[in-house]
Amino acid sequence: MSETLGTSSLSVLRDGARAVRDISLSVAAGTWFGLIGANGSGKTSFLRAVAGRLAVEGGVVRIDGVDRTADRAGRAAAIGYAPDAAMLPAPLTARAVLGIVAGDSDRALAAIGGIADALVLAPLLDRRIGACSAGQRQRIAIACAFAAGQGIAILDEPFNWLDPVAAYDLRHALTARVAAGLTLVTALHDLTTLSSACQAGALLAEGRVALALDAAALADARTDPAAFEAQTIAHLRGQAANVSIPDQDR
Ligand SMILES: Nc1ncnc2c1ncn2[C@@H]1O[C@H](COP(=O)(O)OP(=O)(O)OP(=O)(O)O)[C@@H](O)[C@H]1O
Repeated sequence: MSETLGTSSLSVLRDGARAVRDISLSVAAGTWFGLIGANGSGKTSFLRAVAGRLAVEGGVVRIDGVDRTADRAGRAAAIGYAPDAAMLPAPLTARAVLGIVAGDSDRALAAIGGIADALVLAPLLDRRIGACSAGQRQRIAIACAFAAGQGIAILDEPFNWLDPVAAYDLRHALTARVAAGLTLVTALHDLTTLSSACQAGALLAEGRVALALDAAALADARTDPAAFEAQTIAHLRGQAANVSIPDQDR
């Protein structure tokens, strides 16, 4: 399967400290790639840098096989990205925000399509974001990633704050969108979604890929979810026990 999104030796600084170190990943076209890892392991920093929302320190970001590292604005335009729900502008309505993202709110809603139903977006559209709950803001933030209709979307922990029905419906809507050709990358803290919905993934630790999860590994995980959970938790505990930040990376 051809690569849609890829990185080679990507590194990212946060406040002068190296948060992402030498990450090389390849995401195949029309697949869902899941990133897991401990809090602070670099998932958000990696995803934001790939999506052009954060500067890259070194390495390469490719889209459709083309080196787009120097074209941060181009990456931001090519990749749908859900903003931090807490940073959505409180005085605006969801409809206004989606209109800003896509240039036109009707076009935005057409592009979001069935994902709007999973998010039960309609009752939120004309409410001030400042009057929405945390989960409702999260629904609006996720919708933003689809409003401009890109073929690549990056979602950072999309299931945070969602109630069980919304999480279930969103997982199915994302799976359907991937089956229709979307290339999706998400950070996840939920091993069930990783094993049941993703075609590939990786476990990050201290800003590096500690474990690559290919299609065969995730197929095994689906066969024996309890064993996958036990192995992954053990891996994460092992990584957490080994955490150290060398002075030269500060
Ligand atoms: N705004 C920031 N300013 C400075 N350092 C930051 C900032 N955000 C994150 N970091 C640092 O970058 C490193 C990676 O953090 P990052 O947010 O990428 O991790 P994460 O894996 O997404 O964590 P979580 O699971 O908690 O969301 C951490 O050491 C963190 O302290």
